[in-house]
Amino acid sequence: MFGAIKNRIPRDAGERSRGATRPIGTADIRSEPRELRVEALGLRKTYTGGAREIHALQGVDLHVAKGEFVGVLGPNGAGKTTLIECLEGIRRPDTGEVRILGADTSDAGKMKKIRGRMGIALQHSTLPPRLTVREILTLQVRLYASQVRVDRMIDLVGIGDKADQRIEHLSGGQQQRVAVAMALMGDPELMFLDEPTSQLDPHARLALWELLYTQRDRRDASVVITTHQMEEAQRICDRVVIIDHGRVIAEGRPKELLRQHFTSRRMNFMLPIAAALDLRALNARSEPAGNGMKRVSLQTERPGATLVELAQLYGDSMIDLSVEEPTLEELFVKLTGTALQGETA
Ligand SMILES: Nc1ncnc2c1ncn2[C@@H]1O[C@H](COP(=O)(O)OP(=O)(O)OP(=O)(O)O)[C@@H](O)[C@H]1O
Repeated sequence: MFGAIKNRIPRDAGERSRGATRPIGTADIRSEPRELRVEALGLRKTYTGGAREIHALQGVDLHVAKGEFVGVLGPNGAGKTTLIECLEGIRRPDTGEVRILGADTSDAGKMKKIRGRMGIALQHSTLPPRLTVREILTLQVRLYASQVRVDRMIDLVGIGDKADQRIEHLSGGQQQRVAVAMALMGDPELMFLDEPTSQLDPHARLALWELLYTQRDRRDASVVITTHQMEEAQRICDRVVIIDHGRVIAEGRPKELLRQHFTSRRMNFMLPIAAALDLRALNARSEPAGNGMKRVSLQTERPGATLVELAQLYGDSMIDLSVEEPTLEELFVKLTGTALQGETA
């Protein structure tokens, strides 16, 4: 696991967000009072050379403010890696502009100047297999002329016992931690992390988010991550940008997005089989649940009022009441008609 860090992750990070939900646009950028660390407009990228052209990005706009934690979500092949690589400046879009930390990513001179202020963890680890963890991070410290201590960082990412192991002898998850450590070595103001938790166990994931929150709080760092893990993003990101087939299909704070798209809530509870129930009036369905009980499920636009009504009708006999909150996963299905697990064609 990552080093011991106090658990501070809020149940819904969007609650304490400094992020906004308005869509990007040139006018918005100009009138935006907060410092923008990432400004991308009209990004298009088409891969050619194979049997067919692949339109990986089809006009994506994205902005990230100082201190904001933004999650780029979408299914396999949606264009997340292409997008984050364009934002990092390591891939050129066919059209569109990207500015990070005020530098145009097509300007090599300006990019060189800001390199030390950003940290990148690529999706597919390209770490030199024969170097040890300590050697790689020491190299990184020199490159960034950083004050961060190598041993402390190795401990923070929870691989203190692997410091003198070669990369080739580490598991996928351990290599992922080294990649994150490399991104943090320069004490960055802006971090790009492509699927940083895909090979981590739940405990290590939590510790990684803690580490990123610490960096955010200490440096007002902005963080851009890509992930398939909608549930995780819902909890940890100030703002999510959901992409599909190279287009942004939804953007905003998780809670606000869900509020906008889902006006009703599902309520579930159990009643004795014998209890009279007007299914149509309640917009409910029921099924036997064993032990003389039936499971009732209903959809309501007014959960508070419905709860009062139910308490009046069945107060004595109703048990196991729960109200389901909608999820980003459900939002994705609603917007695209497909489950997130499916590949983008
Ligand atoms: N170098 C490349 N050459 C040709 N096609 C590519 C290249 N890189 C990506 N693609 C294609 O572009 C599309 C978007 O790929 P990308 O890796 O950006 O998606 P992704 O959302 O990051 O997917 P995943 O979640 O699987 O990592 C996919 O159809 C992919 O096959």
